[in-house]
Amino acid sequence: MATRNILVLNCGSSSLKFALLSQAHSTPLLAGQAERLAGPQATLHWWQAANIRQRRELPGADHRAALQALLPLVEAACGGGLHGIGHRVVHGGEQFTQSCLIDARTLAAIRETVPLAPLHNPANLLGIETALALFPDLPQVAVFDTAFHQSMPEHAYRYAIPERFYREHGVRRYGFHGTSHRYVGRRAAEITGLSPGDSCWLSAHLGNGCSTCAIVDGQSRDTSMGLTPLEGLVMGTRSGDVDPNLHSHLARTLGWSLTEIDHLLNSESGLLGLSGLSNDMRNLEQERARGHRQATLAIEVFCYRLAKSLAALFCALPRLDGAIFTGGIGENSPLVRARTVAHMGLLGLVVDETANARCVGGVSGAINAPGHPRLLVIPTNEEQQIALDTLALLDSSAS
Ligand SMILES: Nc1ncnc2c1ncn2[C@@H]1O[C@H](COP(=O)(O)OP(=O)(O)O)[C@@H](O)[C@H]1O
Ligand SMILES: CC(=O)OP(=O)(O)O
Ligand SMILES: [Mg+2]
Repeated sequence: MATRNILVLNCGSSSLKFALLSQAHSTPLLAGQAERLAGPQATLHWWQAANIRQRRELPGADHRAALQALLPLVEAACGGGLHGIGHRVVHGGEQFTQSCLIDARTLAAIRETVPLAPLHNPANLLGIETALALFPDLPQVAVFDTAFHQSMPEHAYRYAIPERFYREHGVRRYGFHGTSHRYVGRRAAEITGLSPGDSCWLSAHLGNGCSTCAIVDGQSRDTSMGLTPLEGLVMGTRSGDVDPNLHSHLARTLGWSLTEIDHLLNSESGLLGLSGLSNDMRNLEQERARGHRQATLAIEVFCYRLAKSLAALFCALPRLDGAIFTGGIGENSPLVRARTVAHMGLLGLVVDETANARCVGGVSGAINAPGHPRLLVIPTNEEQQIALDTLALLDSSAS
C-alpha cells in the first residue's frame, strides 16, 4: 500500500496545533502552531523535517483563516497527498470508549458533551467543522482524551454525591490526557520487553496540564483528573485539588462570582499562582537557582502533590512494573523527577542521579537506581498516536 499522510489537528480556544505525519517518516513532515488566534497578534509558527523554524504574522486570523494559511504548507510538504485528518477532542463523555470516524452522529455527540468541557470542546468542534468545510472529501477521525479512561472501575470514577447527579447530569470522573497515557504505556512495554497486555504502569503526564494514570494490562484503572481537567495535580495555571468549599468561601467572604472563581482556579493558580512569576517550569527552575523563595515553593508543592498522587494510584495496581515520566516537564526536568521520587522512598522508588541527568531533550531511558523499581522517561507523542488511530480507522472503514 502507498505511504499515507495524516494531518493531526489540536484546536484550543486561541490556538491550533498541527502536525503532518507520514507512514514513511518517524518525524513529522511539518509541525507547528497558530496562536493568539482572533487577536491582533495572531501568528503561525511552523517547522519542517530540517527543523528550520519559520513564522508568519496573521493579524486578526481566526481558526479558519489559520487553517487556510496552513493549506499551501501542507500541500508543499506532502506533495498534495493527504489521506486523512485526525482531531484531538478533549471530552468524549461516556459515549466514546475509542477513537471514531467523524460523521453527523459523532458531531452531535461531541456537541452534547460541551457542557462538560466548556473550555475545550467548543474549540475542538470549531477545528473539526473548519476542517470538514475545507476538506469535505477527506475522512476525519476524532481521538478523545477521555476514551482511554472509560475502562476505570465504577469505584474509581464515581464521586461520593447522590446518584442522580451521575445518572441525570453525567457528573463523574472522566480523566484526560488518555492519548498520551496510552501511548507511553505501550512504549514502556515495548522498551522493557514486557507484554502491553500483561504489564502495570504508573504514568505522569506533566505538560501545561498534568495528570497521573494507573495502567493495568493496557487499560486505565484510575487517573488524577476528574469531571474536568482541573482536578488532581498542580499544573501550569490550574490549582488541581482544592477543598470544594473554597468556592462557597470565596463567594461568601469576597462576593466572587462563579466566573471569577473559575478563572482563578483555571488560569491564575498552579505554578503561576504559587510563584507569582510564571506558569513555565523552565523559568521557575532558573529563579529557584537564584534563590527565589516562591519559585522554590511552587516546585516543591508541584513535586509533593505529584508524589502523593502517584502513591495513591498504587491502590489501583496489582504490582508495579515501572513509573513513567512524560510531557514537557516529565521529559526535561531531572529536578522535578528527583524531588518527586524523593518523597516516595518508603515505596522503594529511588532515582539514579547520572541516569536522571541524561534523560532530557527527547532522550528516553531508565532513571532508577539499580535494584529499585523501574522509573522511565518516555517522550510522549500524542500526534503520532492520533495519526495511528486515524490510519487504523481508515483501514477498517475500507475493509
Ligand atoms: N528543559 C526543561 N526543563 C524544565 N521544564 C521544561 C523544559 N522544557 C519544557 N519544560 C516545561 O514543559 C511544560 C510544557 O510542556 P508541554 O508538554 O510542551 O505542554 P503542552 O501541554 O502545552 O503540550 C512547561 O512548563 C515547560 O516549562
Ligand atoms: C485536558 C488537558 O489538560 O489538556 P492540556 O494539557 O492540553 O491543557
Ligand atoms: Mg505537548
